[in-house]
Amino acid sequence: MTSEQGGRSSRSNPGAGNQGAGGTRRRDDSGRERNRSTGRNRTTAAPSQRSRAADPARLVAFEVLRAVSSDDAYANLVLPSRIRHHKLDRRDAGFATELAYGALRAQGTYDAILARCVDRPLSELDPAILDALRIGVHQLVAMRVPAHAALDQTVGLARAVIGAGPSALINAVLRKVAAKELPEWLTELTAGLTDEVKVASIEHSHPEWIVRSLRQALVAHGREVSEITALLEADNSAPVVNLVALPGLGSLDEAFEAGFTPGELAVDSALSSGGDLGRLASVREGTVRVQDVGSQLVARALAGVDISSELKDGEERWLDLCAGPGGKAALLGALAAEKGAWILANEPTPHRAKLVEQALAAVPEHTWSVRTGDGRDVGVDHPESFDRVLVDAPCTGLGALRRRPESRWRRKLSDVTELGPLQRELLTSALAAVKPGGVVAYVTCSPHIAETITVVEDVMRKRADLELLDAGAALDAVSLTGNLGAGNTSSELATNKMTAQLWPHIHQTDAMFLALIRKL
Ligand SMILES: C[S@@+](CC[C@H](N)C(=O)[O-])C[C@H]1O[C@@H](n2cnc3c(N)ncnc32)[C@H](O)[C@@H]1O
Repeated sequence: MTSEQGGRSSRSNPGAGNQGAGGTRRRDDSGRERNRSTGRNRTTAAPSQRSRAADPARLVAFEVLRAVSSDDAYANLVLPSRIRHHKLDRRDAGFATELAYGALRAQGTYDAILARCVDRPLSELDPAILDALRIGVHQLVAMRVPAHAALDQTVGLARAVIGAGPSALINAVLRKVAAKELPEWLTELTAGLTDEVKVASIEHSHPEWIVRSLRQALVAHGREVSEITALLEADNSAPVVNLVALPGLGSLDEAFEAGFTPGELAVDSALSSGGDLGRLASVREGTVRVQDVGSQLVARALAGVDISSELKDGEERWLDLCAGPGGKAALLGALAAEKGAWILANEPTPHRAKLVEQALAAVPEHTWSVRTGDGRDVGVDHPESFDRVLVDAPCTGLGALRRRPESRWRRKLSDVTELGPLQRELLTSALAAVKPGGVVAYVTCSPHIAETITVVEDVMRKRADLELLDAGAALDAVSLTGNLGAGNTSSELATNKMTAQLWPHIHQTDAMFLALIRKL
């Protein structure tokens, strides 16, 4: 909640998570920041007298929303190129980022508000008009943009890029939206609802099936279902940038000089909520990499786990079965190099396999090799060949919603079902490729139990030569705190007890799942 809205309700704002530069100060009609304290003025000018030009920062946000809704684009890929194209300065880039990401994340809530203000189903609106409205709503309810500026600038944008007719409609609708504050809207939208999932879905802008899945995952991992609010809020906030210095190869000194702070969970990690990464030579060289701390921890847990003593003679062979684009492969490669081990990084998609090679470029060449192929064949092609195997399985990514503002609306429950057979086949292939006594780490950046515990249970149920290691303890052993609480010891189910789940609202990481399976 912004201070402009202070003193109103403390109900969280689903779109207010990513406060860029423009989100922390007032901006005037032209999109420039001002420190002057203005009230929540309603515009008095008629639409025809208002701005006819599109403010570049709002135009960028609008173009991002259009690319996402009409071309299935990824916001995090489109945004930087639109910012460059329109030559936004740092401040306007911050405003555009906040506007685009905020409007995308909070789309569920905003569409529910808009549905009350438009005299026809939203599906009958021109999609460009709907995107302009979403941008307008975000400014009105989640940013410190005075109402008159939000209205004037959004109508100006619509007039410039859609046309005069729609701009009148947009003006009329946004005036209705502006008549109430967000808490009033939420109260109105949830009045009479008794289903907690529906209420959370509206208040925190997540599809109902995702709210249901996350509640189920919390409970399966022995956590309180009441944590769902904190988890959904964490999904709606912008993640800080996490760095890792590749062990033996990189140093964080330069990052610390640039304002990064030491990470509290993983060794050789650093955090920052801002800063220009491009300025860091170590990042350009690839010896320091951007990587979520959860990903760092699961890779380190696999590298650190004790394997049986017969395997310890000679060089260990490691396998990263689903390596693209190579984040964990780079960290594992550096750890392998330190331990005198060698790693094969496998990825079926040629352009992603190239990214894996680039990620590994900073690691001594004799330590790694990249295979471009289907991971399901590796178990047959290389039976009982590896000491440690990572299966970072293709998944729905429901644990990384903070990073991908549009993905919650794009993902479907059917994706979970569709990915299930592939996840099982990849884990089965990994178990064929690992040597007896060796360990397979099954990892997902989704906490959905159909992608995590159920996959592990299904694959293990069919065989007697596998045992689960304590993944929570393995994470603790490589963490700086030694007490992450990611293990599920309070769970009543045996499989759940031995697996581990990191959470954005507790660990400030992506919701990474880890199971460690030893082949006997
Ligand atoms: C979650 S991502 C892996 C992320 C990677 N480990 C990292 O840290 O950068 C899953 C990867 O699995 C790959 N994949 C999809 N189908 C696969 C298959 N049949 N065999 C192996 N990998 C596959 C995808 O292309 C994707 O790059």
